[in-house]
Amino acid sequence: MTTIALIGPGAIGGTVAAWLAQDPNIEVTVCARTPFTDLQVETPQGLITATPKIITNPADATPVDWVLIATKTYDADATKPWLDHLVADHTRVAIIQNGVEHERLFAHLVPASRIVPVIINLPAARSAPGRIAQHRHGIIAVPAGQNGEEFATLFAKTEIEASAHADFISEAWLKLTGNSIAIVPSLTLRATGPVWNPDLEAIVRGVVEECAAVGRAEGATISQDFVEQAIANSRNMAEGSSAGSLHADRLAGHPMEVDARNGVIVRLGQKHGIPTPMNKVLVTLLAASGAPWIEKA
Ligand SMILES: NC(=O)C1=CN([C@@H]2O[C@H](COP(=O)(O)OP(=O)(O)OC[C@H]3O[C@@H](n4cnc5c(N)ncnc54)[C@H](OP(=O)(O)O)[C@@H]3O)[C@@H](O)[C@H]2O)C=CC1
Ligand SMILES: CC(C)(CO)C(=O)C(=O)O
Repeated sequence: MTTIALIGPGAIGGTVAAWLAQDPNIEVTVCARTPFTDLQVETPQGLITATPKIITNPADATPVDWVLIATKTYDADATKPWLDHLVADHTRVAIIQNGVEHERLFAHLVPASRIVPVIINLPAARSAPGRIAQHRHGIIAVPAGQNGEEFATLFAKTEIEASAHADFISEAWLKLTGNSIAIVPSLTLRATGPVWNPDLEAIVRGVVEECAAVGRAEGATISQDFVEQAIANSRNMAEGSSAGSLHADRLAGHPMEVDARNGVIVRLGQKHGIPTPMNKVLVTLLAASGAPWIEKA
């Protein structure tokens, strides 16, 4: 029996916990901030339900084989009380979050050799604690190597496609490049498609091209075709559609992961001497909009 503790059973964490709980060889414990009784996830394959052990007090947690963290990036430090009880010498910690700084955000909490950064492509939204809609087939990317490959095998009996990649840095930056555009509709509160014009395209292009340039400087392979497709996706964003979790958080009045998704482009751009004026301007304007703001990632 493999023991897993999932910290942060929101849209992503709840979906992952529910899928893993379908495997009789995996014992899932959910570490929640807000109590709830069970998981119900509407997936592309239909409704899945799970009744894992759900705890809200870190003192009730005991060491496990795997800790999976699916909080927002700005809640990284809030996981420490859980990690203090869940992590033993054999425990590995998978960080299922957007962005490219999984190791940096958790370096002071978990030994680097135990961390598995996880990139997940799985649009999901939570309507209430334990109640989630998974909008599309889930794909997970992790780094090649024993920890990554063993993490991927956890999903063998789920509908989530998990694989290890020798070029994980490109996987992470390709995701961030596609995600980077969401700051535009998050700022305007309008889908980009219906209001598309050359000036808006120039802004979107600036955001994406800056992200790709910084990603390439960080060692990622990002083709111009990928950049053009990301821009085309923004051009085709239909009225009323979602640009993903950053946009959803803005619409819901929740704090946003702006630093992990766009601020990081500015910070790492400075490291490489790459100008990132468009990301800088949009991050500044979003901060000035009065939306709930958390400075750190
Ligand atoms: N939603 C999506 O479509 C996608 C999201 N992602 C990424 O996945 C990550 C998670 O996002 P998402 O699932 O949407 O976020 P949610 O806000 O839906 O879920 C975050 C969860 O973490 C919980 N949490 C926060 N702090 C603690 C704590 N100290 N102890 C226990 N639980 C805690 C929250 O608790 P509470 O219930 O009390 O709020 C919430 O349940 C983000 O990095 C996001 O960018 C990646 C791909 C797609
Ligand atoms: C775009 C999406 C939904 C893809 O998984 C995403 O990563 C996010 O919005 O957080």
